[in-house]
Amino acid sequence: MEDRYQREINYLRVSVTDRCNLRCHYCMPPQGVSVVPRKEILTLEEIVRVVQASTRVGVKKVRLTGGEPLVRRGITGLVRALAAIPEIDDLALTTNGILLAAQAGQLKAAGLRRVNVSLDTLKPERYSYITRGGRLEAVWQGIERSLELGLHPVKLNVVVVRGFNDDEICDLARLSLDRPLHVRFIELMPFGTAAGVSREGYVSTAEIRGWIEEELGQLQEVRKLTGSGPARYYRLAGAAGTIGFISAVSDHFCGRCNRLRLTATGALRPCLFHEYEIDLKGPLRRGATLDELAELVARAVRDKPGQHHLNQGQSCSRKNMSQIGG
Ligand SMILES: Nc1nc2c(ncn2[C@@H]2O[C@H](COP(=O)(O)OP(=O)(O)OP(=O)(O)O)[C@@H](O)[C@H]2O)c(=O)[nH]1
Ligand SMILES: C[S@@+](CC[C@H](N)C(=O)[O-])C[C@H]1O[C@@H](n2cnc3c(N)ncnc32)[C@H](O)[C@@H]1O
Ligand code: SF4
Ligand code: SF4
Repeated sequence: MEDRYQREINYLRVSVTDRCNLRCHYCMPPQGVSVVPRKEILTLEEIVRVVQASTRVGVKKVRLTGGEPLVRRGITGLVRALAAIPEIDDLALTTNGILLAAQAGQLKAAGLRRVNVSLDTLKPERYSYITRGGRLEAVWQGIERSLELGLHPVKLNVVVVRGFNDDEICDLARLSLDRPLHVRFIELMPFGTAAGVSREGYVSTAEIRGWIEEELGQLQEVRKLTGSGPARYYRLAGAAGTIGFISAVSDHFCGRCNRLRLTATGALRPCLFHEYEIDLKGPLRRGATLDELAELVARAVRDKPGQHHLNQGQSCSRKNMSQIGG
């Protein structure tokens, strides 16, 4: 369905949990965010119902995220149920990769098409620092397993933070040379916990791209790579994979935004940077029909804001990515 800015909204990002097994500095405070009581979180059946309803207003692509989606019990069953909805033609997952090696086989068998894995550094001690305790080796095992299983395209998400991983940009970009890995550099966004870090830590796409081209040569634009998100893709000469840029701050992609978010607590959020949400959990638990739920999804599409205004002084989102469904 089209919104009032003539954007086709066909992508639903579903946060299946607000919990996480890591505590990345730019995403969560050390103690984690306050844990929502379990009964406030949508059940897997409720999530399936919302996705079914959203297909009635044109949703075709679903991404499971969080928090960390692989800590949610029953995630494989959820994937199986969503893969069985005929209107859904792309079912993907964004994960920190820690539990991926163990679960990738069953997820693939259940119908998961592909994975995006977050990886900000190639140095084990640094990884442990930024994630407050994560083990890089486990993430690599997850990436290798995903490649073996053909969860293609396997994309890597690198949030670039000045003074933390800006010295590794070219090494990370080189990962795209020999294998079909799609390395995406993401501009740091000023969310709750990241609001402080983002002032000094933010690096623009232009700067990142400059470093890569200076050391590794010209990037050629790639027209199409499976996906529904905001990245623009390029290739280094002769590379098996690609390099992508997600320029959320410097060159926002709101004009081609195609998505809604479903938070773990059952709210539909039309825009990442606007606090406005429509509650679906109440109606779900009062027995709303699929048509009634679809009407609420349509309202979220109609009410979708045109863009964020971070560059014109819009204040940061008070919530963290993990709470909204990053
Ligand atoms: N500002 C903004 N940033 C977004 C939005 N959606 C995704 N992002 C950013 O893009 C990053 C990568 O998102 P992913 O979860 O990997 O998914 P994607 O890039 O949409 O997925 P595909 O292109 O379908 O592979 C997120 O971590 C955010 O930093 C959005 O709606 N607005
Ligand atoms: C919130 S996480 C949820 C899924 C999973 N836990 C993971 O880390 O991939 C989704 C993505 O959001 C990104 N992210 C978190 N905080 C961010 C911020 N302040 N700016 C830009 N990206 C951010 C993460 O790096 C990750 O790639
Ligand atoms: S970025 Fe992902 S892995 Fe890191 S704390 Fe946030 S939700 Fe957890
Ligand atoms: S900031 Fe809002 S309108 Fe812009 S791309 Fe993100 S969700 Fe879409």
